[in-house]
Amino acid sequence: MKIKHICFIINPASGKQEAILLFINQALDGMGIEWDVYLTKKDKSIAEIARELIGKTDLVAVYGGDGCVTEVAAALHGSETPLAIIPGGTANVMARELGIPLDTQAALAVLTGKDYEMRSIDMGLFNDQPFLLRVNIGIMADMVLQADRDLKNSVGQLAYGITALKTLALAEPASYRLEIDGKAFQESGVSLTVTNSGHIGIGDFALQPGISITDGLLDVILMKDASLLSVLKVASSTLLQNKTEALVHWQCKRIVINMDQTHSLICDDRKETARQITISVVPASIRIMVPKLSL
Ligand SMILES: Nc1ncnc2c1ncn2[C@@H]1O[C@H](COP(=O)(O)OP(=O)(O)OP(=O)(O)O)[C@@H](O)[C@H]1O
Repeated sequence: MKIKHICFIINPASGKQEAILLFINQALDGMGIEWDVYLTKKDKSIAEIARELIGKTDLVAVYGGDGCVTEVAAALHGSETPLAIIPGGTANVMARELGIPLDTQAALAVLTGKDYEMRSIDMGLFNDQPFLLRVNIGIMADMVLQADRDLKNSVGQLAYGITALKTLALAEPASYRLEIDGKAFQESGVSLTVTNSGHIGIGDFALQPGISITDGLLDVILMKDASLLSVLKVASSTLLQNKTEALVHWQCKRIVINMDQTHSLICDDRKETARQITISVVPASIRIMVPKLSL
């Protein structure tokens, strides 16, 4: 399908500082593509605007970090209106996952070129709310919760490393009653992640090998303890992309998590609190524009 109209949703405060409107204007000049721009606002959801765009444009293109991308994806979930990602954030996990160029002008060139395809990507439901990337409980959630905007603006991705060191030092295991595709498990751990996407936003590294955003499955990863040895094992398995006994890894379509008390957690970029959660996968529930052969 020829793209004739694009709606850009731009976070003017995201990680990169560059002349995005100039880049868009240059990329689309003479291409016969009409375009409109919507700006995000601090602490205000863009979901309603994104939902109103369904069926009214050929493509919704988000320039921002994973916070904006996941919010717009959740709004478009289940529709035929495709999403494009122009990575403008700090970690850009989703762009890395999908092989979308991290350079802004190169990502815009995907929109205007011929070498793209619309890939159908899985999403998850967290207690019926759609999410794109993952749900984190425990130290991974604390790390994201503490890496605030000011820290990310001043030191970029190092913000996550700094807060990781702080949260590891304070890590206490929690107990989890899990029901994974109907099978019961009693576990304890310092971090529980239910993920749709493998990438962690650092280079091309994935959390664990074998995680796919198009396999119709969620990956559940439990880190049992935060001892120095376990942390080193996890770091080395991420670097070498092999399995480690420091992590327990399941794949499933649905998981119910029961906790002894209410916990803070992160679902994509949203902060939540919960004691019982049901998470399920919705296979092929959003179409994303990607460079050909990127998955
Ligand atoms: N106009 C704005 N001014 C200030 N902050 C904004 C504005 N629009 C959105 N935000 C804030 O930006 C955050 C989302 O940022 P986004 O995910 O795009 O980038 P990021 O944080 O750099 O990326 P990453 O998640 O990859 O680290 C939200 O906290 C939102 O409130």
